[in-house]
Amino acid sequence: MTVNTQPTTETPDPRAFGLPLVEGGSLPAELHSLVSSVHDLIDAVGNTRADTETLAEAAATVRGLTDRLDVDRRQVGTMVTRDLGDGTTEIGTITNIVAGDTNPAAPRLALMRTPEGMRAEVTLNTIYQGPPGLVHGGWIAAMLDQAVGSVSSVETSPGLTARLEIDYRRPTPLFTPLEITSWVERTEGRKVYVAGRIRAHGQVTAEGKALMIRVEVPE
Ligand SMILES: CCCCCCCC(=O)SCCNC(=O)CCNC(=O)[C@H](O)C(C)(C)COP(=O)(O)OP(=O)(O)OC[C@H]1O[C@@H](n2cnc3c(N)ncnc32)[C@H](O)[C@@H]1OP(=O)(O)O
Repeated sequence: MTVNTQPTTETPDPRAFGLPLVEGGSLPAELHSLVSSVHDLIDAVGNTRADTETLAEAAATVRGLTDRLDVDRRQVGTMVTRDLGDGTTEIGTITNIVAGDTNPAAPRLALMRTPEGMRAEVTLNTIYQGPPGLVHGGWIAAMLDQAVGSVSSVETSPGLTARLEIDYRRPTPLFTPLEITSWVERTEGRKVYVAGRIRAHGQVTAEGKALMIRVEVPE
């Protein structure tokens, strides 16, 4: 079992580095609803066989919506707090491609803290398809990268992935609840050795090991 050695309060405040910080709880329900609707839209677009008239009309509608929304953009690097379910929070980029609250292309992996490390459940649709009916290997790596990066950040301090190794044990199916877990194996100074696993129907489909290098924060 991994022992939580450091509280998240030691995470540097991104505002000290000129990055805006948004409280996750302050994001309006209307934004969550829009993100969710666009997530469904991406899946619908990817799979539609609608006639050309409908396609042209949809493209014009979406273009109009894009113009309407694209008037006031967040700063690149905007960070958001996320509740980890045990009274602690983590901070990540708001459009993180795996876990970002406002990223409609993200599966919005909601990792929660456990006594062993972190855990999430997610079910992926065809947006994430590689081989027929299966999750793309790059997405498997991305989800494991997020899971190990997150546990390293929360249990030690934020860092970057220096090395990531994935073993694909079995095909990872779409439309199936996937359990993703991650934990810290050991730390050596700035080096944090982490690992993670994806299971479908209780069977391991992929395993990852990574080396995270903790970011040095200037005094
Ligand atoms: C909550 C948020 C979760 C986010 C999860 C998502 C995580 C990500 O996607 S991060 C993005 C992808 N990663 C990157 O872009 C990182 C790019 N790489 C870099 O910036 C640098 O190489 C970096 C920061 C990792 C290390 O550079 P630097 O700080 O100069 O450290 P450096 O001195 O080279 O290495 C430190 C130690 O790690 C070792 N090390 C570095 N890279 C490797 C490697 N690939 N393999 C093995 N060992 C390595 C070094 O040998 C050194 O060991 P020792 O201290 O024993 O001599």
